[in-house]
Amino acid sequence: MTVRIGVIGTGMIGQQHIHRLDTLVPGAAVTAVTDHDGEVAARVADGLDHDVTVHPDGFALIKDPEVDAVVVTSWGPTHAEFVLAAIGEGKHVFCEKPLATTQEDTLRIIEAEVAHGSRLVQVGFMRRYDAAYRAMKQTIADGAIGAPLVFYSGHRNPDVPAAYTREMAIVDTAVHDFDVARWLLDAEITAISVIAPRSNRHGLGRGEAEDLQDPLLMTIETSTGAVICCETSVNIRYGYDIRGEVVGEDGTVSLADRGLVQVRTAGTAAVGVPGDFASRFHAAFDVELTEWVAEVAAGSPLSGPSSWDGYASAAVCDAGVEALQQGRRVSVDLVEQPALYR
Ligand SMILES: NC(=O)C1=CN([C@@H]2O[C@H](COP(=O)(O)OP(=O)(O)OC[C@H]3O[C@@H](n4cnc5c(N)ncnc54)[C@H](O)[C@@H]3O)[C@@H](O)[C@H]2O)C=CC1
Ligand SMILES: O=C1[C@@H](O)[C@H](O)[C@@H](O)[C@H](O)[C@H]1O
Repeated sequence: MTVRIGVIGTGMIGQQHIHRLDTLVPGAAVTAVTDHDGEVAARVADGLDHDVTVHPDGFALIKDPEVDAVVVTSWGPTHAEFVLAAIGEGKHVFCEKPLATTQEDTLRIIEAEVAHGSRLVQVGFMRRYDAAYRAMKQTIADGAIGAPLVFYSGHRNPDVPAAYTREMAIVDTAVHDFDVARWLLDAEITAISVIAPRSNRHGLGRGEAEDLQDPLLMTIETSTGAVICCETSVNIRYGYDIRGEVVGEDGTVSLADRGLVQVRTAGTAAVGVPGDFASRFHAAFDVELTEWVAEVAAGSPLSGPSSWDGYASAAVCDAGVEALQQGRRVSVDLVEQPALYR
């Protein structure tokens, strides 16, 4: 069976996902698109080698009988309404991060999905599909390093757009580290503290855009007692560098450097660093959408990041923003987890 997919939001990542769904993912076909900017949606549709319906808005796309499942790649604040509408139609929905920009909206989504009675929502936390993170999780599960004690997570972007605000280092960037830490350590996050070292000059004097506090260092406590130490550096210029090391009782496991080769010359050994998220995680995105489409097609239970994961990460983001603004440790208190997500 081919899963006919409608994509809401044909901007940067929307176009990347349309390309992979249409050309790489077995059993998927993009049959409908929409964008707030109708011209962009029409252009993207024209670029495909088959007919695609261009809808006036996301709600019309969700109701389209030629759409079996929905991909949401519009701006974060619009995600919740589309996810809720898809659940209302009983359709699967893959939503890029964040699931919603408020905890209240993530809870509304959980309530709607629980009322539906089975999982329909998957959140785009693609690191769970990255081969290196998967090998790291397997190493921990095999007991090779003993019980995990500390997870160092470094999230470095070469630069960020003018629209990037101070809080986005937490809600837009570190949200990936929160999710992957919960998944790797099989734990919930219980508290967060944030400190801002001296600021990188590249985050200051950005014209109309506000000054950034960059980098940020976060100390994050978890339900197992393991502690996460997360660094975001979003103006580091040298590349898109994702660092990760879990320290266990008997050893450590870390993400290896990414280059295909290492060059040794003139007294140095050098390895390439990716330039952006798309080159670092392209394979993870491919696997993420391939597994999602396969599960939707088979009607089997979804195994990817759930609405609960979207809610838990949103709760950590809220606590992190409060910790940054108030300069104190803030606890994360989650609601009781519904049975659907256990
Ligand atoms: N998993 C990851 O590593 C990444 C995830 N993202 C997430 O993907 C989402 C989109 O990000 P980008 O593609 O970078 O943004 P973008 O600005 O390039 O594209 C978003 C598109 O959504 C459209 N849009 C906005 N509101 C809409 C609405 N109500 N209905 C229909 N279309 C609407 C915009 O016109 C725009 O074309 C964000 O939530 C972002 O956080 C983005 C980059 C990487
Ligand atoms: O999700 C992403 C972007 O939205 C975000 O702005 C970047 O900081 C992340 O590295 C990227 O993975």
